[in-house]
Amino acid sequence: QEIQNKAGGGATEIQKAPSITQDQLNAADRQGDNWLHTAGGYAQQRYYPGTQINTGNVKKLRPAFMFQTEVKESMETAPIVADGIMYFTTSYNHVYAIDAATGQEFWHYKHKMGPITTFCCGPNNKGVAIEGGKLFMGTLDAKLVALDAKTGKLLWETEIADPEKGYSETMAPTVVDGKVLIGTNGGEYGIRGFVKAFNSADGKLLWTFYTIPEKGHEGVWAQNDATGRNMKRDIAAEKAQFASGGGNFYQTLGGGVWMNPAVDLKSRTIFFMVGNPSPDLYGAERPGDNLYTDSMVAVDLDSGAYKWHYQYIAHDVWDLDAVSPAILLDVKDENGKMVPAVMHAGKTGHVYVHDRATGKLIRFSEAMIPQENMWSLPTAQGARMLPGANGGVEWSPMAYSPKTRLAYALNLHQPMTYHVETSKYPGGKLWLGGAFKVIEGEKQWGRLAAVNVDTGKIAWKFDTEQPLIGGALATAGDLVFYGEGNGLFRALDARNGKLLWQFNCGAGANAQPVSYTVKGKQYVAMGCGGNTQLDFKRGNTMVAFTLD
Ligand SMILES: O=C(O)c1cc(C(=O)O)c2c(n1)C(=O)C(=O)c1cc(C(=O)O)[nH]c1-2
Ligand SMILES: [Ca+2]
Repeated sequence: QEIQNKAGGGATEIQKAPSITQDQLNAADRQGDNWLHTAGGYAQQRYYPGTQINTGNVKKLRPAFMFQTEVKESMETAPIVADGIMYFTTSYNHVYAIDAATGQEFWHYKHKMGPITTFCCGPNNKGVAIEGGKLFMGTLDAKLVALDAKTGKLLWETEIADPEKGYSETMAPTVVDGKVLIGTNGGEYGIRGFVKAFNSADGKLLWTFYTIPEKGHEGVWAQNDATGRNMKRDIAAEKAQFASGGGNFYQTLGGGVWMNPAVDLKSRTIFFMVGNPSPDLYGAERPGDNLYTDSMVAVDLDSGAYKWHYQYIAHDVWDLDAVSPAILLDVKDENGKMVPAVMHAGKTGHVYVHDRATGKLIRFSEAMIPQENMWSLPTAQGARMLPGANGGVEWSPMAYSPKTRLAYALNLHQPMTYHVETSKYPGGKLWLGGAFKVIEGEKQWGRLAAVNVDTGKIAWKFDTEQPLIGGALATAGDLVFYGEGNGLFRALDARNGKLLWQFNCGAGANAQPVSYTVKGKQYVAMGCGGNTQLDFKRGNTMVAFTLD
């Protein structure tokens, strides 16, 4: 471990460390000073309740500071802000603590990376969690580290899983009631996915929920997807194969969980998305529904016990992870009654709204982007199907405004062909069982879709030149902030999608915007470092904006 303190000439220390209580974490999304969770609150709405920056004055938004990190690589981080201090991460697990109003650096932590890191889509990290005076981060070599928020010193470190077997961390953890919750990526490496809870005091493991049950992962042999379309499975052949070989491949069936869970404190339930089965495109040796891959899953916060699951795509052979994080909200059900719900935006291009207690699908939205040839099975030569393997909606967290009752989803349109090849488990190495390939010469583009959560109808669309990847932020000032790969960071009118403001950050604005207030002034911050998966221009800057 290495601590650096080189704040432009003189060392500046944090005078008073934040000491964030559980009450503050519980109420984080109802106050405007701090931004304490990467997704704003346990409901993960990415909704900022302050109105100082609004549709009337957003055109006067100007940079307050631009902070440049040492790491010029893909940036997906969602900063958190506690008592005027911003904490954020970069690729390769650096953490920075800076003054959230001035950009002055306090400290810089570099994780001492082990020799083995496996990650499919860039050396990314999506941020830290805070509790008391401690920060928590997952690393590319599958460790969980706890840092002192005042000094950046390492307090403890524990292994989440074996990196040699393809386990790795790109997600931010979530902390609640002394438990650090974290899943794993590795759906492209033949892992067995999980969510684990660690004691925030000492890093001891409290419970593990495996996303692949040892028995029963063959499921109900679903013929249709969540929207009722036939997935062209040869179920008789799958059943015969299951009968002869058994289901003993659960250890390598994938099902990563690589974005934060939502937490319902009342029912003490967490809701998370489970990614694709392994190998991605070659399904012949993993007969069955491959539960709980491509699903939303609800488990008990205190014990990790299973409550329910809902699978969108059984026996996926297109790498269509369920990943964009679950959001808690209330919606009108089929009878017009307001009920507690949980929603997810799929790589399929639909927003799915569920009953929070049972998982029952209340509705799914209109398709937000073009769909074609669903569900064409991959072939050796390549079968065209839209959306491509990045979505629809990638990991990109939606924002939801309880004022407009719209969910804001960043979509990609990336025509691809899906190719399959026979492939044996390579032991912790990349294991796709084929390839998905962008079709040369076909136009790619992006779309921010605003979906009415009570009807599933698209209220408005805002189309962009490039496919969209990164987070959205909605505010009570009726603004939606999001970024593009060309560097444009933009604010739209949340009610109608009108473009109100933009700033070119000079590198891909593909991280996750946040908002906060220091000394009475509201800021909006966005990491601009591009994206590896879509090869958007790399940079190394955290930009914060405020009104003059
Ligand atoms: O199944 C997995 O475990 C997993 C992990 C990740 C990741 O952690 O970056 C991605 C994917 N899958 C994936 O399918 C994908 O399209 C993707 C894009 C990105 C990115 O950072 O932009 N990560 C990932
Ligand atoms: Ca995946």
